[in-house]
Amino acid sequence: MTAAADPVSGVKICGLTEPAGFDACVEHGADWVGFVFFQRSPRFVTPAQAGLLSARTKGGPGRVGLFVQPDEQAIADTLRHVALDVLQVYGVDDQQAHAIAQRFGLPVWLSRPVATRADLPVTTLAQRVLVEPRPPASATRPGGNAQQLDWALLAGWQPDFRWMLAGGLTPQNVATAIGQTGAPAVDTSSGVESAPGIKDGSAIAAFIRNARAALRG
Ligand SMILES: O=C(O)c1ccccc1N[C@@H]1O[C@H](COP(=O)(O)O)[C@@H](O)[C@H]1O
Repeated sequence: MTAAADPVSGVKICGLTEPAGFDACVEHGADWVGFVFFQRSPRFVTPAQAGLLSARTKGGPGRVGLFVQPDEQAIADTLRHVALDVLQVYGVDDQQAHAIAQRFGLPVWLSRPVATRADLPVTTLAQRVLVEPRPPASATRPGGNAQQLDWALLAGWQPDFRWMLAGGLTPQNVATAIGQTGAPAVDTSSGVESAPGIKDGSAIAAFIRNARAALRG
């Protein structure tokens, strides 16, 4: 992926598992689609399944692979089945994110769980920071929980690195979220589903439409 293909601003739909959802993202012009390589997620896909989905079209959205506490071998094995443009990582620190980007020559988006304003990063070695709510201790996964961040925590936060807002975003609230936080890019998963792991094409269309209008501001 070139710098131009990893734009500062855009809309990501995460957790694609089936052709109809993937095709809706292509049709409605998502900037990125995400594949979840985390087995404890209802959106888990194998690398081979992601490869088949991705092959449904040439070009289109950037392909983002989501990994939780990955070792480099797992990423390398995945890349044998599906060409990813971005690696989205959870449970690693800034130095590890940097090492992964160097090893694979791909942009790395680093998830930073936020519960208080003190959790907002001031620097990063990653190519982008994903600002998400800190999940409750009882959660079985670090994201994809339809949990909304307290957007007021981000008031006046203007980092000099790329970032993206995620967590509980829906077609109904995404414009307000962008307006309140100034997010240049947004990501959703649960908010455009008809059931866990199954995307709703009309919700995807509405999310992208509403997010784009707000990003244009
Ligand atoms: O979607 C998942 O199942 C998932 C699993 C493990 C880590 C992250 C996951 N999803 C990411 O979480 C955020 C917010 O999701 P939601 O909109 O609140 O459902 C998003 O970045 C997904 O990419």
